[in-house]
Amino acid sequence: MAGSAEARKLVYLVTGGCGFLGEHVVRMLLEREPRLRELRVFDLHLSPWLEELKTGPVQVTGIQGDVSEAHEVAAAVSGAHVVIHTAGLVDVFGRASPETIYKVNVQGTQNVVEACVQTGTRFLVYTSSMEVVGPNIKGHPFYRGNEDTPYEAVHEHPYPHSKAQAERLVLEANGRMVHGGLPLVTCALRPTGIYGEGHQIMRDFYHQGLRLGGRLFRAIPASVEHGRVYVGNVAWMHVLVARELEHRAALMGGQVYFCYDKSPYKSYEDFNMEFLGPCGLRLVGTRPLLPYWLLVLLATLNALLQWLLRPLLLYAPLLNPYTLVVANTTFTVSTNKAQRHFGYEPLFSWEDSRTRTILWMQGMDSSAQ
Ligand SMILES: NC(=O)C1=CN([C@@H]2O[C@H](COP(=O)(O)OP(=O)(O)OC[C@H]3O[C@@H](n4cnc5c(N)ncnc54)[C@H](O)[C@@H]3O)[C@@H](O)[C@H]2O)C=CC1
Ligand SMILES: C[C@H](CCCC(C)(C)O)[C@H]1CC[C@H]2[C@@H]3[C@H](O)CC4=CC(=O)CC[C@]4(C)[C@H]3CC[C@]12C
Repeated sequence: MAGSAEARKLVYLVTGGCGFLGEHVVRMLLEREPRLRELRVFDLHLSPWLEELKTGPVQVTGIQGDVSEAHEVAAAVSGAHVVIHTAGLVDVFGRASPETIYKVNVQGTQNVVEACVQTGTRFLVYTSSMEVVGPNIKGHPFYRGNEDTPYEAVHEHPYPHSKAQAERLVLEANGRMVHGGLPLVTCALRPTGIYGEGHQIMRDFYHQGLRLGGRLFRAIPASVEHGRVYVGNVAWMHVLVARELEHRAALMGGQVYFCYDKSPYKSYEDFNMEFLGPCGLRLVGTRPLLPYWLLVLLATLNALLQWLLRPLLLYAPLLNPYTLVVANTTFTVSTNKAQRHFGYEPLFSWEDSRTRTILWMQGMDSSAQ
């Protein structure tokens, strides 16, 4: 979408703009935000593809920095009209220490909020997660719930705990006076499990399947539904929210929105097979091949091994007590709050989302294991 030079006046900052979701947000902004003049992409590691984006009408500025460093964040935020804060440490496998997760996810978010207040940036969109709600460690199902559905959110794992704390910081900051005397307007988006081009865990499952001779073995009952949403639609929601916060501040400020689209309700594994199947993999078993108690035992063993081996090496398998509960607990969303509040409709149909993800997977080098 082309915008005339006069209409281009806004400066956006996307933190974590080189990550899986961040890249889609960056590209979506360039395609669908005609008022954009400058797009700042802030990340710990800047990706080479940023260079290609620098030839268009929008000034794209890569900023290598760390959200947990307040002065780096303040320098990046200064002069931005809107901040989309997607940067985060996504780790449910024990790769990073809890301290590091809190430093990036909580302190980093606090730094973003304070930078907005100090420098006069009025609009802040935070990428939260379904994980701030659940699944909880008790395995309570959340079946087609919405933003108002009561649920006992109990967080013991550092990742969801940090996301919940960060989300609270962002929402509590709504209405604070920023430099210049106007109120800060914030809101949080809660994606369910995101999938699509660039999804690392999908890549991992694909390579695991290839190593196992084109097979994956069912571990989760097909009846357990897991919420999923296409990355392009999550990015589109961010773009729309960022745009509409200014016009609908009273309605949207301080609100949370689940990210949703028309992706079908399925188990985590059956959903993945929508893409892995056309890439030649097969899911073996109509029921889990191992009984649940054995998976719990294996998950516990993995956690123990991780702890024992930590001084020597990093052992971080996909299966641990937390991921087992998350994958084994129904958690699905059914809501139209985003449609009611800011006119969101998914940009990509389920068929498009599926095709795009399959094409990306088929284009991956299968030897790059
Ligand atoms: N992947 C998923 O299924 C879901 C992700 N989310 C949230 O979406 C956001 C993006 O997640 P993904 O794209 O999946 O993860 P990702 O790991 O691909 O992207 C995160 C980006 O943040 C950057 N980053 C990490 N630490 C940083 C730091 N200290 N300073 C600056 N940049 C830093 C990373 O370099 C990376 O580019 C996160 O906030 C995550 O909590 C929410 C729900 C589901
Ligand atoms: C890795 C898990 C699946 C493996 C299960 C096993 C070992 C039995 O085969 C993934 C199952 C559910 C995923 C999480 C979920 O989609 C919600 C998420 C939201 C986020 O904000 C970050 C990512 C994640 C925690 C996601 C991580 C992988 C799973 C636990």
